Amino acid sequence: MKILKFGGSSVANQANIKKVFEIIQKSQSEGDIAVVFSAFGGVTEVLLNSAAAAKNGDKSYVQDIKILEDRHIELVRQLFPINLQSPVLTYVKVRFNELEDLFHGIFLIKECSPRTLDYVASFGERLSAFVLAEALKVEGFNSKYLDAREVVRTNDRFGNAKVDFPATNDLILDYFHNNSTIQIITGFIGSTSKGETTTLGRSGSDYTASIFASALHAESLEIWTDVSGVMTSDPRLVYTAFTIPQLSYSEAMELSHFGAKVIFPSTMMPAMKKGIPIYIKNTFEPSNPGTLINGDAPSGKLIKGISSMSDISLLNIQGAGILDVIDVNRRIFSALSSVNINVILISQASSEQITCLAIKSFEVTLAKEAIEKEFFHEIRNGEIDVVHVISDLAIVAVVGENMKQNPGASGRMFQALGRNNVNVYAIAQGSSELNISAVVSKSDLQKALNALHEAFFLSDNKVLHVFLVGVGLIGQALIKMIANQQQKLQKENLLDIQIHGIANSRYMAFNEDGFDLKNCPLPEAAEGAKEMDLDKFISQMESMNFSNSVFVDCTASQDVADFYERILEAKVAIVTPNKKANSSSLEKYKNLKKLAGKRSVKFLYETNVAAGLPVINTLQDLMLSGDKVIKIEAVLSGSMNYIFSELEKGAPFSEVVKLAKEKGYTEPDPRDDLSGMDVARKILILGREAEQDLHFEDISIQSMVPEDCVEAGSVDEFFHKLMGHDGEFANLLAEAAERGEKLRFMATLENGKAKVGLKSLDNSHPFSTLKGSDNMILFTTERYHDFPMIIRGPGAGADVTAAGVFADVIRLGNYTRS
Ligand SMILES: NC(=O)C1=CN([C@@H]2O[C@H](COP(=O)(O)OP(=O)(O)OC[C@H]3O[C@@H](n4cnc5c(N)ncnc54)[C@H](OP(=O)(O)O)[C@@H]3O)[C@@H](O)[C@H]2O)C=CC1
Ligand SMILES: N[C@@H](CC=O)C(=O)O
Repeated sequence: MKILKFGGSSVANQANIKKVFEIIQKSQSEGDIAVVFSAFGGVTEVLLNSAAAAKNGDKSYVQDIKILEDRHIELVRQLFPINLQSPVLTYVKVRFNELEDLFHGIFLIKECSPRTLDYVASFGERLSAFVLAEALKVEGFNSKYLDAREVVRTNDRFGNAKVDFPATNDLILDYFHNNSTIQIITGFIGSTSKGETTTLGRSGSDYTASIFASALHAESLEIWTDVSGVMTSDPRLVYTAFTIPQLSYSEAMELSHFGAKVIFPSTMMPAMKKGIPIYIKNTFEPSNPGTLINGDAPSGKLIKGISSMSDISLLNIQGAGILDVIDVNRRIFSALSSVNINVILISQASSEQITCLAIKSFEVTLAKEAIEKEFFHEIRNGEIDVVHVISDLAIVAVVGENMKQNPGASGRMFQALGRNNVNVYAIAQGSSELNISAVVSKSDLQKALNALHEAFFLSDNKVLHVFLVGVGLIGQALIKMIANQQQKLQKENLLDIQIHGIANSRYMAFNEDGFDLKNCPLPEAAEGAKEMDLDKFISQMESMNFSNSVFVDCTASQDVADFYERILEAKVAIVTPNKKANSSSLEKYKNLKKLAGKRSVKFLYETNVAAGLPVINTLQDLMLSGDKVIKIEAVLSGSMNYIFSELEKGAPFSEVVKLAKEKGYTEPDPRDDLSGMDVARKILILGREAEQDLHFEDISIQSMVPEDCVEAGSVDEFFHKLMGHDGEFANLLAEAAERGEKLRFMATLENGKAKVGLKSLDNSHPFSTLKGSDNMILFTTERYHDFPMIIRGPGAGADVTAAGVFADVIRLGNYTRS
């Protein structure tokens, strides 16, 4: 015998009921079955609300009950051929007449006792089970309606009645003896020995099914619902959650205690005591195996699931004199029990000076009052401080039998939370090692769940959540690159890069699920685009609160760089080609590095110097391995090298500068390049990376921007004015050529002093061979003393720069793997 139970959503309408009948058909062809039904979806709620309305003298119940009656009548019309409708319609009408009288009585006396309320609620299951039993007959099943009140015997604790198992088991066995029909049983209800109707509390229909499974020694119990089993975490908060194939009874109970709503712990008890396997299956996807709950805990992952509970408050009872107070914990618990408050989690320091309790937030005021009343004298004498409340919290719990005797679970849990900047307020783990719970801020709940889910289930698989400011040349090239590589990275590198925020100087837009990168809009064209406000952009990024968030700055803006401290403080990594932060004050440069270290978050800027060439990483490796930089000589500007090498072909200076801009080599304002400022920033950054305390003032800079061009109000005006100087630059070039030399814009750093400017170089000089946007960096160090280390290649342009930024982002994926 198998017991099948279908919840309200499974029988909410005719289409769903059709699916339920197909499942019953299949199960029945495999062996004996009995079926438990809940009320049609939403019916119990209407009944209870209507009773409350009637009690309050609100006549709206009349209309609501009429709608309910019409819904039942309509279902009968849909399920039965016209000639077979009459007896079923009569049953329905009689029940609603009774209900009408009942509600009228409640309305008149303005009273509705728990006993009456149970009777009212019972109509839901009585109607659904009767109609469905009759409808199954029409479909050719040998079905029979069973009002569970006949066999489920309970005490008279109305609303949450306790089952008298010996009596109930006898009655069920007796009823089923020699009964070959398919029993269609009302869930949720029972009756006292005096024949009063009772209900079995929360998830009562599951409980009914479990009671019958136990009494009949069923081979299995199937709970059919609208989800495919118990998930590894709440799928509304963790998009990567998946169905757990198998759980032990204890694991299922722990998970459901902390919020997995699929099954309610106490309903499992009768089946569990008999070792009956419970399947959680999806009515709307019957082929999905769902979750099997039984006595086994197969080995595999360290944990089975992560559940959570929000709207939690902590009550801290502490005080220097608490050790002298006798019987503290018993008194706390009896004070709370006297006001019916359930403690969800308790944590006590071994010093015994603090006891910390987690309870539902709506009960916190009452709980505080009860405890303060209990310890009135101790508080007055200063032995106990005033009870301290922390609100707006949530609990996350990792659950799994494999944690027993298996070190590492708590380490992995708290490492994942810490790495994602999730503060933990309290911790609890029982000696059963089945559950480790942590109390966190409610605003961190989603991030905490995702971080834990990734750490325990997807530790080979990482999601990086990118927020991109600056969608110009480099930003757009980066989006395209990520879009082209997204699938490959997911598949082969188990790295999923999603962009959730995009902005330029004018607009910003967000997408919780991540933008479709193949068709990623510009910020101004994105759905829900808003006027750009950096502070709000960062606040939104913080409030989306993803684990592994990355802020990518593809602007050249100082304003954006000024937010880096706040971003790192929020434990969001930064990747940027923008040189402004690292080339500002030495103090800021050092502080950013320190902050990143302190918050264990990465700040990566390989593209600050020579675009995608591996310059910064190489220099950092040299320094980490104990080398010392003696001298740096370099061509660090792709645009300047392009300009002076192209000039050799005879084109006018202003035209070549324009071409350099069109090719994407220059800064947004090319004067940043021509003035030597961009190169100065780069040599400054290299000096600092070489552990030299270099300031901007230590650099002598030769500018190539003619005086009148400095004043130009716009880039267009600058180009216009620059044409007037083409002759001067042609002369410079001709003079160098006469000497058999070439012009290159160079930077050198030696003895703590840097120089940036135009040099006329012998044709045999390595820099004279540079073409196009090439950069070349020569590091003379203690180890590379006789022959310098040389890095050479294109040092500007959209693709090489975006690729460098992309590589930093990918690097982050590797750093964040646990
Ligand atoms: N080009 C190259 O070869 C290399 C460039 N880099 C660096 O890359 C960065 C980007 O360069 P590039 O893409 O060429 O520049 P672009 O001018 O093409 O793009 C800059 C982007 O930043 C946006 N922006 C500017 N100020 C702000 C602000 N305050 N808030 C938000 N967004 C802002 C702009 O918005 P809007 O469109 O509204 O103005 C635009 O979207 C620069 O720091 C540059 O030095 C580094 C190495 C090589
Ligand atoms: N404008 C820069 C590009 C990157 O920093 C250059 O010309 O090298």
